[in-house]
Amino acid sequence: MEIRGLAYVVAQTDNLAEWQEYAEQVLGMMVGPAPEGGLYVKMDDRPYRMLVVEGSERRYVASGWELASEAAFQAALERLDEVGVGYELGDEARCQQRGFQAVASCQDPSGNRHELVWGHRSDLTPFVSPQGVPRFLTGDMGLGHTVLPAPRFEETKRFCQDVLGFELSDIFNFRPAPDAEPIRIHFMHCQNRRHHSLALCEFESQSGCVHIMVEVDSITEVGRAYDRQQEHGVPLSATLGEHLNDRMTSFYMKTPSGFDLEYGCGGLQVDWDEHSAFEFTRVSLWGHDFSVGQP
Ligand SMILES: Cc1ccc(O)c(O)c1CC[C@@H]1C(=O)CC[C@]2(C)C(=O)CC[C@@H]12
Ligand SMILES: [Fe+2]
Repeated sequence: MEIRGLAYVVAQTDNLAEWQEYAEQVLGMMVGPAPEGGLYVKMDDRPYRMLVVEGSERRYVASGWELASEAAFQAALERLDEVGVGYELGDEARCQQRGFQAVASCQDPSGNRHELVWGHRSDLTPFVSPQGVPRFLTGDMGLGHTVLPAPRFEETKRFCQDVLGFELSDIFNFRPAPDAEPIRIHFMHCQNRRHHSLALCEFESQSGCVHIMVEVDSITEVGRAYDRQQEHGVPLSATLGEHLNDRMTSFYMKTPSGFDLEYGCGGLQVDWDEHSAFEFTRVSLWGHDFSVGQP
């Protein structure tokens, strides 16, 4: 499958006004109404990169993966048929809300919802941040990355690689304590230079997502976002730090949908012909104290 990048994510909340304030005041993104209800959260010249819909539970709903063409989309559906994975084609209202020519929705073996889409619709309204964020790094690299729970790790990893076509970037065997059983976290890329667009974690997550990551173009903007997080009393999940594998300098905070958001800069842009997958043994070169987010 020729996935070009993470086109969008869908989140759910029982309080859209709270998400709007978080997106505008803390993330520095633009917010407007979505067709068929919900909020479009805009971070580049596309109409939206995060869709927030209303519902009783606060949770992550789906990841939107972009195929380059109608032919690539059809080939993707044929692949799903071939391996016997069921999917649902979006109706007119769904395509309208997602803003794509076609949407096919399926689930991986851990129950994460993946939407395959092609042909986004855009009037190229420029991104003008309410907080003066110059830009988010999106474009060919997609909106950022998403880290999903995969308690059925083996099958889910196989699904993401053999069906969705992701390739392994590198591996981390996380040990919560020195003598604890390692928890697998596998980082995967698709057809762009972002180090990973998807990572799978071998544990459950109440909200349906471990975190999503968005990237800005300077440490100044990460620092300014950190100030806004402090000012608005948003719960911090990890302190500032620099990851070993993708060299992202970032901090983590809660979103109103219960999963975390990593706000970073400086992520590697990889030439995959030059890359060799490896296992790394430390979360970060410095910082990223996740204990601040523990109850
Ligand atoms: C290890 C790593 C490298 C690059 C990333 O962009 C990235 O998000 C991570 C993984 C962070 C990972 C997490 O998100 C959930 C909490 C985890 C499992 C930890 O407690 C340590 C590593 C954490
Ligand atoms: Fe991350």
